[in-house]
Amino acid sequence: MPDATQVLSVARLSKQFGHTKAVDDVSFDVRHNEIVGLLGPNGAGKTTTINMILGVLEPTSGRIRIEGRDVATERSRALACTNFTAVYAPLPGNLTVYQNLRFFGLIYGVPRLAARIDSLLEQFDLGPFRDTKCGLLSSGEQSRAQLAKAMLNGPHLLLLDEPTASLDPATARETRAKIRDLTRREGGGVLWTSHNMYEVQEVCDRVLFLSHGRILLEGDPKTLPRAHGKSTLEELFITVAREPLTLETA
Ligand SMILES: Nc1ncnc2c1ncn2[C@@H]1O[C@H](COP(=O)(O)OP(=O)(O)OP(=O)(O)O)[C@@H](O)[C@H]1O
Repeated sequence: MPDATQVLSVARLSKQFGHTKAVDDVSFDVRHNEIVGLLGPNGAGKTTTINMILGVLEPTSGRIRIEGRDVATERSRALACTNFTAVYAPLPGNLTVYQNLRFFGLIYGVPRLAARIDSLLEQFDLGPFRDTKCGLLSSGEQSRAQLAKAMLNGPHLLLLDEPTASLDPATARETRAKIRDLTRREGGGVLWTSHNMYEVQEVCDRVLFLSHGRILLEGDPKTLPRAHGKSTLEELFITVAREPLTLETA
């Protein structure tokens, strides 16, 4: 029976590309009202994991449930309450910000769409860019437009692949606060990847460290470093990335 507190449940998930095991027997969950950081060095398997959760990649084995619905067998119902942002999946550049939000809003069947778009344009300071083509926005403005699109359907599960990577420090801080706020207010769960350990410590309730497709560590980013004899999350991250076996056997 799925746990009602879990919005995402991943069980024994693996993905093999030829000889590469990109994701290797990974299990974890994300609860309502929780922001979980998915950390790991380049090539650790974070994006592959996210793409399997989004139903873009088919797992080699394992099961993914969103709100108790199996992504393999109840794909559209599972994904109706999900959304995501990723720099490698930009909004169509020949449509304006408004047209993009309207297009995706219609796809998601968002009720009272015009009012929802107005509210998101305001929340993400996109009013001045309403009629600007997305292809002409700066990378920071595009990130905000993507986040507005990701909030359209009031997702229960939000997958954010490096959502602040191209934002200046002030906008990144505001964006983190906004996402935290929306998560608390709307009660959804968030899976957040980032290479910025300061950000992770500030925003995540729990982190998972992936290395070579496997989860090596899991815990509260504020207490995890000390538990492993490190003073900062960054120091712990570097150790996990360089010497995963040391920690595995510690
Ligand atoms: N379509 C593919 N075909 C073959 N190998 C792939 C494919 N996609 C990913 N890989 C490999 O799977 C592994 C995990 O890649 P993935 O993109 O999930 O890592 P990541 O943790 O997101 O890395 P980064 O931090 O650099 O974005 C890497 O070794 C990568 O080369």
